[in-house]
Amino acid sequence: MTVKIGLIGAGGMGRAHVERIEQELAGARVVAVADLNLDGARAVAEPLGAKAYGSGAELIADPEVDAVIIATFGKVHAPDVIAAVQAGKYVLCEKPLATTIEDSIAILEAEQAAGRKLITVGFMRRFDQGYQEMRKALVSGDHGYATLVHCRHRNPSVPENYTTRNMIDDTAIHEIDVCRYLLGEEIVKVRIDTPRSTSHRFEHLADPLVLVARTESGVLIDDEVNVNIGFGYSIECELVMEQGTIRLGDQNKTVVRDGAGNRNAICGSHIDRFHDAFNQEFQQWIRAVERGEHTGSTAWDGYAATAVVEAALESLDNDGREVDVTLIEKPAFYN
Ligand SMILES: NC(=O)C1=CN([C@@H]2O[C@H](COP(=O)(O)OP(=O)(O)OC[C@H]3O[C@@H](n4cnc5c(N)ncnc54)[C@H](O)[C@@H]3O)[C@@H](O)[C@H]2O)C=CC1
Ligand SMILES: O=C1[C@@H](O)[C@H](O)[C@@H](O)[C@H](O)[C@H]1O
Repeated sequence: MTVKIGLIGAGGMGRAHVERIEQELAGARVVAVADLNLDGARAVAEPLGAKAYGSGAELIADPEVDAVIIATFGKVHAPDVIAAVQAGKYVLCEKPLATTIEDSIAILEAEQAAGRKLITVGFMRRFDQGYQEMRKALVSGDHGYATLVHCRHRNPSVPENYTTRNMIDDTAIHEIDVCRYLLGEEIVKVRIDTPRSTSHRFEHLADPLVLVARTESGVLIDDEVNVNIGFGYSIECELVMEQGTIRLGDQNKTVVRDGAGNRNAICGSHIDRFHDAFNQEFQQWIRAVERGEHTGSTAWDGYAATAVVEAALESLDNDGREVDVTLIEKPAFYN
């Protein structure tokens, strides 16, 4: 079977996902593209011989579309996710699942009403080999349990319309999810520390900042979010265990050794750094859709991440005071 995919949102990520489906992955083709900017949808659809729509609703209603990818802005994800689920279609929604608790809960309710897990959230780091090996090493128990997680999320630069809030809801949300994935538990408290800002930033940004979180069992997570670091796209993670540490490996597999020393190249963007993870995420999703099964992170993961983001934003608005993360009771559906 070839899974017939509809893409909503023909921007940077949407186009990158079309390219991987058409050129690198097996088992699917893109049959429809929707964007509020209809010309943008046409530009992506026409070379594929796909249909173009001006809204997600039209695309979801197209009977030829088996499954939906949503790559629009986070704050407009919810209506399309809910419509796809109500139409009984699998949906892979880019992070964040939603930007408010209310929207996230409406999504959880719609999926439970549909009676089966149809939603995957685009937390692609769960498919990165390095993070997967870290999790395996942690779960083995060989080094005892984790006490601390040190994370660094460094981007070369950001555009002027990117805000300090985006450092949390757009950027740190990846560590929020991947720490939940690694540790297998919820984050219960969070605060935002704001050190001296870099001069290499737009004036309105508090860059860098540090998100400090605590999990149910007391593991302390610190995440340095530093979005004008200049030299490249650099993601680091270290689990401090009772007896040893487990560290995410270097991004590149080749080391150059010469008169200048030992070095490896630094990636330039998330597309580059997580190329293999994105491909794994989408290939496994396509195979799962074929089998009629769910894969990857669930709508609950999307909701829990949004709840931590909301508490972190409250901390940011309140001089960095620690804020409790309050979750609804987890429905048995998501166990
Ligand atoms: N997993 C990752 O590492 C990354 C994920 N993302 C996520 O991907 C999503 C898209 O981001 P980008 O592609 O960078 O944004 P973008 O701005 O390049 O593209 C968004 C597109 O969605 C369209 N759009 C907006 N609202 C719409 C609606 N209601 N219906 C139909 N089309 C609509 C816009 O016209 C635009 O073409 C976001 O959720 C973002 O957080 C973005 C970058 C990396
Ligand atoms: O999701 C992403 C972007 O939206 C975000 O703006 C970047 O900071 C992240 O590194 C990238 O993975």
